[in-house]
Amino acid sequence: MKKRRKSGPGNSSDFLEKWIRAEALAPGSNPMAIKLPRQVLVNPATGFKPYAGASRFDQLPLSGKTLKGLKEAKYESMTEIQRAALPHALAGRDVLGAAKTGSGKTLAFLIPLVEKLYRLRWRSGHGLAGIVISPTRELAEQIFLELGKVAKHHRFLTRGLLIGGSHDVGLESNRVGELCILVATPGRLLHHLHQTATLDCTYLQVLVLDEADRILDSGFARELTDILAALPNQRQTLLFSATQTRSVSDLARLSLRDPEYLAVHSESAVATPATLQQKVVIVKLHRKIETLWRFIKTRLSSKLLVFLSTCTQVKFVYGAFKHLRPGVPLSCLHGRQKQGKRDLVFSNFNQARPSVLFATDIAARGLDFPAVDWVVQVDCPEDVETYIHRVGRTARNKLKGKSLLLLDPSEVKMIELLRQHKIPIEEAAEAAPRGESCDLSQQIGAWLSKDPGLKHSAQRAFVTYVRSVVLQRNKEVFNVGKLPLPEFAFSLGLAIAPRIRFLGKQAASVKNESQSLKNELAKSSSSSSKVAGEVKSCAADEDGDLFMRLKKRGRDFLFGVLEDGSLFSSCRHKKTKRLKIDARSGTGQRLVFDEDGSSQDERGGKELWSSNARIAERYKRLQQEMKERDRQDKVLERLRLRDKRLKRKARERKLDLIDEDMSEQGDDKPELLDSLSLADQEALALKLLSRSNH
Ligand SMILES: Nc1ncnc2c1ncn2[C@@H]1O[C@H](COP(=O)(O)OP(=O)(O)OP(=O)(O)O)[C@@H](O)[C@H]1O
Repeated sequence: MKKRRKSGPGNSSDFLEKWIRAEALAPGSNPMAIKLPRQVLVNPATGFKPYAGASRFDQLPLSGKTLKGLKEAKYESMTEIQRAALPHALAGRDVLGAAKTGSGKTLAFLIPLVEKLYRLRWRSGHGLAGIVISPTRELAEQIFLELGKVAKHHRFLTRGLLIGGSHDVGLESNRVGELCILVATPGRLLHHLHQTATLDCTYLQVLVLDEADRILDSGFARELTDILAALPNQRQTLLFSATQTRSVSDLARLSLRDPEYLAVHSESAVATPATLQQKVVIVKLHRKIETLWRFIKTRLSSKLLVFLSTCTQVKFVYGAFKHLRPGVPLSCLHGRQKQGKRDLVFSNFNQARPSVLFATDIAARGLDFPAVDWVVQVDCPEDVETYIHRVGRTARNKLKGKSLLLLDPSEVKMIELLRQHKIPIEEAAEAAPRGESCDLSQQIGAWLSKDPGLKHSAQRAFVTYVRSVVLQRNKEVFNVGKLPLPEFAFSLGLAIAPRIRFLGKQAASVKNESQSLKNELAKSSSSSSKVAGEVKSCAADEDGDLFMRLKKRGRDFLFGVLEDGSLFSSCRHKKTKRLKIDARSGTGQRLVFDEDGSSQDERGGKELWSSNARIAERYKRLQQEMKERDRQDKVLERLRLRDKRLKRKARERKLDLIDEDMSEQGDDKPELLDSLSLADQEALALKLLSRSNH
């Protein structure tokens, strides 16, 4: 027969409660300043062992169930923030905890939450006792998983995850009233607070805000105010973040009671993990995509997390790079994806290696992706806090990691700001290849002409990026007027920058960009197609399509740009002759990154092209030539179809005019009718007939 395990005195809730009270350290004192011996002896004055200054979980007044869960998850020694926060939080005090990214803040709030409910003998049906709020769904899921480890053996502490997306709200509503602990995003929590009658928060014991500064900022202001209005003031509140708020108004909203401010790394000389190497490279906006591409290509065995500022940019760069096949698995994570997809990407990236994940700032905070080698910030972060959280996805829990920030020359002020905030960022060698063509934009342009979805995504990426810059608060760093927008559009494979209405003018109309575009086209044509020829003509037609003609050795090259911004190029041969391609000449400057993330011009270095590479390059170029011809046919077909469409529309307009005319003049036959062909007259008759039937 299975023996029932007796719960010893160290396991019982009463015993723990007495132990905590008897050995509670004075408010405001720092547990880190206390050194406990390895073998802690019972304090004769209290009859309990001191726990302030403990370095291992088993030295704390914790239940056997929690200790078992921690041991199974291989958590034995505490991190600094856990050593600092747990003695105060276990004693029931409000805590405002700040510690570097990846330093173990999650356990610093989950353990006191679970233990408090254990000591209160909380059960399902007693009402909701603990709420953990997280700013993003993925982070909420991660916290929920971590809670599962800590509370694994507390079978009475029922818990649930409330996040937007795929989960069934109706099903949640049926069950939410039975739960003791909820991990939630603000919006979904508020939904249930308003809509679910069985959700009773009257006896809430602990409220936790993870990434507290984010939840307290203006983005969640309305939700948080409404949530707080539904919760009792008598509760323990725990706030944690790597970049903590101390704003009096923020804290007043939360009705904190004598909170303990625990900033364990405030004395540290650097604000980011000591194991993190940080580089910044100044590269013009329109060279960023190419720089990123080359960076990825030279890091094919690494795990990379790449940040861009908008969903559409993430979608576009992911889509374009997927077509171009860098040779490493790619994925993307952004707020417009369905929750199921987001979950899949998140869990795949956790396991995948090598891998590249393109993401917006929804992945910037809290997510604990294992062993990310590089965090690359293609777009400048909106502020220093965002930078700290983004780079914090690597170099976690004392592991090594590297980060690379790409800044347009107009954004260099950011380096100063970062250094002022104790961020040791080193400037790497000049990265922008000067005055050279960007083959990549041509290749992307080729895909845009084949894939209308990708083209639309490129246009949206351009517009949303510009809008995000315009909306930035720090105008010293973000100045849309200084950005090379037409060139940026070109780097996305678009030949014409889409209209940006919110700038109050057509930022890159055909007229004002034709010169720079002409230069870009001339550059790209001379480098990639080996036509160092003269630009014969460059003209825009009334539809906004732009054409440029180049001539070299009897061959006509036509470059064109359709009104929607897509680019095409074609080559007409006057006489058939074998195509000779010199694989080595005319290639653009290549940017090579060494292990440290420094870059160097490949031409300045040793010869890297083996003969195999030359052959591969030759085939690639031949393939491109064939694709160009194919594209030319497609363009001609498109123009033909457009002509047909225009003619049809003109005819329909004519029919409508006659139709209106006839309704105004009664049965008198208008003169215009005489000019119609028999087929058109039949069409008109049918139209009138169908109307009279209605
Ligand atoms: N005591 C511990 N012993 C061993 N590993 C730990 C311990 N505490 C936390 N960890 C591990 O450290 C990693 C980072 O922890 P966590 O996600 O809590 O960091 P964080 O400080 O919340 O980071 P961020 O500021 O990015 O949100 C996790 O993988 C976690 O499992």
